[in-house]
Amino acid sequence: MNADTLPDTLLRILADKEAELRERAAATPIGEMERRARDVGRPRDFTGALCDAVAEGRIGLIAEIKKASPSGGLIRDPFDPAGLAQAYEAAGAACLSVLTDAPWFQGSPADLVTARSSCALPVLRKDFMIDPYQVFEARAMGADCILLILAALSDAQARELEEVARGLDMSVLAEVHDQRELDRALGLHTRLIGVNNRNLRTLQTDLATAEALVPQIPADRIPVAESGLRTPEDVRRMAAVGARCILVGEHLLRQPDVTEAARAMVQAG
Ligand SMILES: O=P(O)(O)OC[C@@H](O)[C@@H](O)c1c[nH]c2ccccc12
Repeated sequence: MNADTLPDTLLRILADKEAELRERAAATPIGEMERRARDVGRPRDFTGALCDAVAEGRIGLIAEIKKASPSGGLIRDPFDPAGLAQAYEAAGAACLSVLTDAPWFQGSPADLVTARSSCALPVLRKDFMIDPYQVFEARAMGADCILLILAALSDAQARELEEVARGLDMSVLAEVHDQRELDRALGLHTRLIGVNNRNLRTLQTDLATAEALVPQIPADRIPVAESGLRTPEDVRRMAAVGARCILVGEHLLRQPDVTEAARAMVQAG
């Protein structure tokens, strides 16, 4: 990627990721991490769970578990990944997304392990993937899907990371912000194309981003509208342009009754 054109926050996050990666790989070499990834059992079907929800006429909700974020500050305290996983499952969410990044989102691999073992839902490791090591690490901690942020990756990197995930039978969510990134994402195998409504430079969300890009996604792919969704009306706006799968975090996490809030979104479509 051309570092000159990357938004500042993303650049700083990626620099921290490089350092974290070096540290982790020194503690557990990649060969050992790959062995753990292959030993952990079969992943849950993340893409299938979204397809099933949509086929049954529901919204395919990927419900997010995160304690904090650069744009939202501290979002939920006390933070209980097991309780949240169960609340989301009870609400009819199709999948979970769990932040594992520590410096910027106060997440950890332990949050993913705890959340996944507390429910039967497939889980996305929400982190900044730049190296195959992290894909093995994701599977070893139980993740069923990884996120590829096209803005942070070259085409060669994205292809390499996708190949590793496919070799482990994991799903891949390719995330885009504009037409150029969408065109690049369509060069990948994955059917899951996430359109992030959050502008990486301003950190503001605008549902118009998904409204413009989702109609450009071919019918053999599965569009996922990400970020900034707060109301059932927002969900209907996304469904109206063709995104019946959504990724929602902050709004749900700020509610006292998480199950009730998540159910309202699942049933909005
Ligand atoms: O909390 P929100 O606005 O509902 O957004 C959820 C999710 O889309 C957001 O957390 C996200 C989308 N892409 C990311 C990449 C990295 C970290 C976080 C994200």
